[in-house]
Amino acid sequence: MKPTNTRGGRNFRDNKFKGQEKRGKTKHQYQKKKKSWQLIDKETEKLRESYHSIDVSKIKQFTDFPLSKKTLQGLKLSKFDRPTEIQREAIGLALQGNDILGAAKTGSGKTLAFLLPVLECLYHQKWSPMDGLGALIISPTRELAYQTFEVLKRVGKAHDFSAGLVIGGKLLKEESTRINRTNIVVCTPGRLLQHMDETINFRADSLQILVLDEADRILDMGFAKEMNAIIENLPNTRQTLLFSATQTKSVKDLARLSLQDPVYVSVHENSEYSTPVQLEQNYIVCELHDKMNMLWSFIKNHLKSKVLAFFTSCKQVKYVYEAIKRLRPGVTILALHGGMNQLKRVDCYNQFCRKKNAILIATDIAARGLDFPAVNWVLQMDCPEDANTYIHRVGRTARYEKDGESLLVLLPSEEDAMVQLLQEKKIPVEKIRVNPKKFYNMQGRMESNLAADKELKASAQRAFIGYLRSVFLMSNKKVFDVHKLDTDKYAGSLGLAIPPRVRFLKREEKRIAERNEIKKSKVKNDKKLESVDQSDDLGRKLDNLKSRLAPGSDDDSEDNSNDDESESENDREEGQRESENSDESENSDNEDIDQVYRESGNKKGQALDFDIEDNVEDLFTVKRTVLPSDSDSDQEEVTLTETASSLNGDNQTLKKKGKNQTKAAVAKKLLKKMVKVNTKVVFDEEGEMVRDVLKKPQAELSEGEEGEEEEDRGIDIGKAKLRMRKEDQIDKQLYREKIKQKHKEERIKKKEKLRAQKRKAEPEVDDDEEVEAVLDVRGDEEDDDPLSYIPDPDKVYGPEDSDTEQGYREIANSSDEEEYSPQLKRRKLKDMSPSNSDNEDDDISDDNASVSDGDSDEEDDDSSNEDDSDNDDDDDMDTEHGLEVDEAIAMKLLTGRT
Ligand SMILES: Nc1ncnc2c1ncn2[C@@H]1O[C@H](COP(=O)(O)OP(=O)(O)OP(=O)(O)O)[C@@H](O)[C@H]1O
Repeated sequence: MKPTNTRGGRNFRDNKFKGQEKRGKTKHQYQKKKKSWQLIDKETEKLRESYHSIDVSKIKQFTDFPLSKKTLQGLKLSKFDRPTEIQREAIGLALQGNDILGAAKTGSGKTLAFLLPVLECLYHQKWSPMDGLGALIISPTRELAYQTFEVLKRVGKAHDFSAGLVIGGKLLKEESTRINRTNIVVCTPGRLLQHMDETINFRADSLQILVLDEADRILDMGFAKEMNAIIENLPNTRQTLLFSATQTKSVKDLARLSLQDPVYVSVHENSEYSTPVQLEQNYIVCELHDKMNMLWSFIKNHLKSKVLAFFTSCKQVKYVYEAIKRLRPGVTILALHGGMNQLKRVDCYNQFCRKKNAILIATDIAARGLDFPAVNWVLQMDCPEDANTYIHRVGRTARYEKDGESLLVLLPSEEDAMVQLLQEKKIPVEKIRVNPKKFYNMQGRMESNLAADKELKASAQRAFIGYLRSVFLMSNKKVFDVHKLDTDKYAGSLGLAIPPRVRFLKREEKRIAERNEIKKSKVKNDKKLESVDQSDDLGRKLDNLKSRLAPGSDDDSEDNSNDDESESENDREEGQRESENSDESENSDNEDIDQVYRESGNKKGQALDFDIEDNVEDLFTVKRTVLPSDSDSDQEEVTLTETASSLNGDNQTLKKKGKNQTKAAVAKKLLKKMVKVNTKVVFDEEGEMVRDVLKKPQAELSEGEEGEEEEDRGIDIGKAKLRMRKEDQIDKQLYREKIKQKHKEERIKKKEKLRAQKRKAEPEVDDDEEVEAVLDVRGDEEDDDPLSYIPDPDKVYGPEDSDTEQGYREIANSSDEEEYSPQLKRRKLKDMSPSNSDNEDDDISDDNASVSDGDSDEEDDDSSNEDDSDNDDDDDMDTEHGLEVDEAIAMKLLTGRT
């Protein structure tokens, strides 16, 4: 198997441009090729003869199938020896040329069941790059297409076909030059259709075999438009293979594909369960506001596992990923959703494949077909749309003879209906309870993270709306009822102190109610329609909307030409949830038409200030920051729009109902509410927070710089207090250490005195022994020193002068206010130093000088050298009183001085 650009390109050029002198060589090559074709003819003839005598019961190895040597070679290289059940059943039938509807449990090897017939089909036709497109494999997501392409490359390695991966997120132009020479195209529907529409030389009329992987998904409403258009471009004479763990049998769907007497191959139809037997499935019931804590507790209890956690919407995945990552759970966190660019998606996919322990937070784009190795757990944080989605999600674990576990998190309002759905689908799922001892609450931490990071807060708000909208849009209202959700508590659980306004809900409800009314009185409605036609303005708006809704409209083609990167294209292409944007926009547009009708009915002949664009926007855009008014004007609301949330921004559009507000007034309000403004957080490609290179981290700032920085962005009292408290702790530690040191020295001196007295009494004692004894005592003391972990004060503040100790005593007696002012303390210390100079910088340089001049006697005498417990100064200070008496005297002296 060769990528299109190399093999195909070379052959094409060889034939066209080679000079006269090379013709002989070309002829020779042709004869060689002819010979090999004759050999292939013989081989294929023999193989074809044995197709009709395939006995499935006798097939134990792949070699038992009448497969070409090249295919068997590829299988051997990929270490596939024995076919799985679906492969045994389906391959023979497909080789015989049947259309197949293949159904088998997740992870049972359906990919090879269609790839081998594809390779054999083209091999038997002696397909070459010059023949163009021979096989088309369509997958619902880019990741699945990528994965299938990788398997194809491995098992088709010995073949000479050209193959190409045609998915969004790559350069269309580059693909266009190669696609016409590609024999096997693995693609997603949106991108394929784009080539069919825009690539001039792309032809599919000689297609031999079409494969729809995850057929039910590809044929459902999400891809209906693309698939109908694609199928129109394909010849009817092709062979068609459809595979899925939840195979569609819908006659309507299959009629669109014009299948010819399809054979239904369902190897697990009669099995007791529709999910793998080695999969252990449980569910818990959990309140919506406990979900984040649930996830956190799960992660903390499964740090050594590979976990795939599903959420409903992209926005939730984005937020949960960011929020969890910042809490540093102690395991790799990854995210996969349709809003990511292609490179990141592939990178995330590969990373999760490689990792032994990791948590992948994903939308349903990871639900189907993906073969991540050795996933231990599938966690469904949000209830799946239906039982089929459940089957595909849990199918990411317990694949091909491996074990796995799954946990479904249900809300009390979802439990009964969902469990019933699962039972009907033969899914064995057991209810379990959370162990309260292992349930951790991290809401407070999330709240403080959100308070410190405006972007994270905005992300939480989007996640909040995203979830509610997805629940609202679910078709099964028995399971999903948005009105049963406690949205305030849910917002709190995401770390949001103020729940964002959910305006779309009210508006949608209103619209639905109004639409129902309209349906009731059909005659009245017709009159409204007439009046719509009469209104020029409305007519224009209607035309606009209609043209946007019409398939193949300008807007559509614009989307398509946008190199598959537009969100709606992404969303159509990805899993069910993520196709919502396009579906939603269609819905919303329909709603808008309804509303235009309604408005026209209500305000006959009047000019309407109803703005369609605005309305569409409103439904899908969350106003980021909604600040409730303060106590004196409870009825008023200040809304900062997304672009205007920064008080420094020039484009501020601060709105206040009633009267205009000055910036100062708004700023005051924000300060009152402790809202932090103007904090810019930049993230790198990996999603890591990047420190502003121009700003030093707090620890590196000198006093002056710190002040400057605070001046720049206003005083952050909270931070300042925290910093002061930290410094105060260091001061206290240093003081304690000094006292400890003093006590130690006191004890040593006492012991020495005792020994000296003993020596006088017993002069024959050996001197060496005495020194040893002293050393022993000191060694023990040092080992037991409980403060040995305390940082070297010289490293924290720089070396201190000899009066430091006195300074600390004074600080110990100072007022509370002084206690919280380490800078003040330090200044006092310096003032009290005999070597004090007016210039602080001089002090610093003096200190440095004494450090560098390590050999000087002066330094030896320096009492700040704390390692030197035997220094002379201390001896001088010995008053021969007890320590407590000494301290009392010192205190008296100090108090007298101040
Ligand atoms: N004959 C085989 N021998 C050994 N391993 C196999 C064989 N066939 C498939 N596998 C392995 O089984 C795993 C699942 O295969 P595959 O992805 O084709 O399953 P699937 O049925 O398509 O699953 P899903 O329904 O989730 O898409 C893969 O890791 C694949 O390498």
